[in-house]
Amino acid sequence: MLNKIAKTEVRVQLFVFFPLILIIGLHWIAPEFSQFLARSFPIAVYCLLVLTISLSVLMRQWRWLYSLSLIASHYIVVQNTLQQPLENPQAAAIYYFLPIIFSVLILGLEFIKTPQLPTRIGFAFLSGLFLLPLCMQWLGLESILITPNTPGFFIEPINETARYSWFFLLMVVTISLSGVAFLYLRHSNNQEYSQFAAWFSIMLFYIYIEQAHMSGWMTLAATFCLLVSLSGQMLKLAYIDELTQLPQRRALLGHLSRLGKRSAVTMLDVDHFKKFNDTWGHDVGDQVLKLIASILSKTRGVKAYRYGGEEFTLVFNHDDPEIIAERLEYIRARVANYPLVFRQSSRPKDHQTGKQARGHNNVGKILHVSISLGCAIRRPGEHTEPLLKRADQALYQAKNAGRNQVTFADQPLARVDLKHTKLS
Ligand SMILES: Nc1nc2c(ncn2[C@@H]2O[C@H](COP(=O)(O)OP(=O)(O)OP(=O)(O)O)[C@@H](O)[C@H]2O)c(=O)[nH]1
Repeated sequence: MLNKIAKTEVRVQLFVFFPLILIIGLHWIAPEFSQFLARSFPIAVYCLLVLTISLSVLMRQWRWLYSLSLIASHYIVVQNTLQQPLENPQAAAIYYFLPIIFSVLILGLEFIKTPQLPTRIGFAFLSGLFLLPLCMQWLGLESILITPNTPGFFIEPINETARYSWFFLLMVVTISLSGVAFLYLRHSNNQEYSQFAAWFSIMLFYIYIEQAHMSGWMTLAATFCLLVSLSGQMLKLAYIDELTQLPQRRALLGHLSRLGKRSAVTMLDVDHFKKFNDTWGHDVGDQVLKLIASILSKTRGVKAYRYGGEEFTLVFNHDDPEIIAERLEYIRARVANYPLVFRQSSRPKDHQTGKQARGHNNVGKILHVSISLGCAIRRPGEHTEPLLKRADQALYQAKNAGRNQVTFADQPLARVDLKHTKLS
């Protein structure tokens, strides 16, 4: 069963469908206006494709580039072959088989590990993706694919106005349902959701092909869906720390610039982390940072950031010393009491350290780490720089006083010892 957090993430990711919903809404509410906008097709569609492709290249987001090039080549084929009555055998062949090839390719991208660029294999993969839909046009498919032996149900239209066959409709419904289930259960990311939204938009084009400018609108929707998730990815790269998934220093500076009058800042540092890394390996050290980040993000009433290295910054939007002290002691004790189990898979990669850790049959051994915290409560009119500096000095005091403790700036050392307290 999915927990509450996962469900919230899924809801946020559904946001990538927004452009598609917006375009459908525009068609419905203001058909004349959408007809007016459609006069800019196909130039507007190509422009958006080029812009989004350029962004994905600049940001080195190859998964987006692969999906976008597929959408671009699909649009080129549609422009070249489907702007004529479907009675034309070549148009009919493209109409029946292009959506199948497109579905296999774009949804296949969700399952495979795509190659990096710029590499030879990456370029080959990209060219293959771009050329495959175009090959359908060049091959003269009507003679190859539609023969007297082709099963009738496969290609026969439902009726005069709806050109899609029952088979096609069944395929769209089946893939949609399994796609949603797949994305939901796998806790997929924004990119995978937007890829699915792009596929869904293109399938809508095939269902409503009789409507004017449908290929332009749905390609526009597909590209916008990917653009939304690409923008989300850009924000994530700029503000979220890859290892801990906490906001990083740039986000902290943004928060500090709009810090309220009543607030407090805490610097947190892992104790003897160098020694810990040297003994148990960098990978285990990374697990410790992840654990601390997870404890911090689950603690109510505090906003946590990864300041850099093994340092974190916590921001309180109030200056009640008792509540702050209670929260910080809770975090300190939670980390100190957390039993980390040393596993073989996470043993040090470095030979010497690895030998040391394995040599004493350490697998299954319970490890503990501790943290020191220095807190500064904002003075009236105090700028953020001196505030951070005072928090840093308080942290320094905590380290000097023996570590594994919380210290407040400008106050005599007051420490609540929770070492033996059992916390849930
Ligand atoms: N595993 C891991 N280690 C990191 C990361 N960032 C920084 N470190 C390590 O953190 C250690 C910090 O060590 P120091 O600043 O010397 O301090 P310390 O050993 O924690 O000692 P005290 O702070 O005085 O208790 C260094 O060995 C860094 O390599 C990271 O992302 N992952």
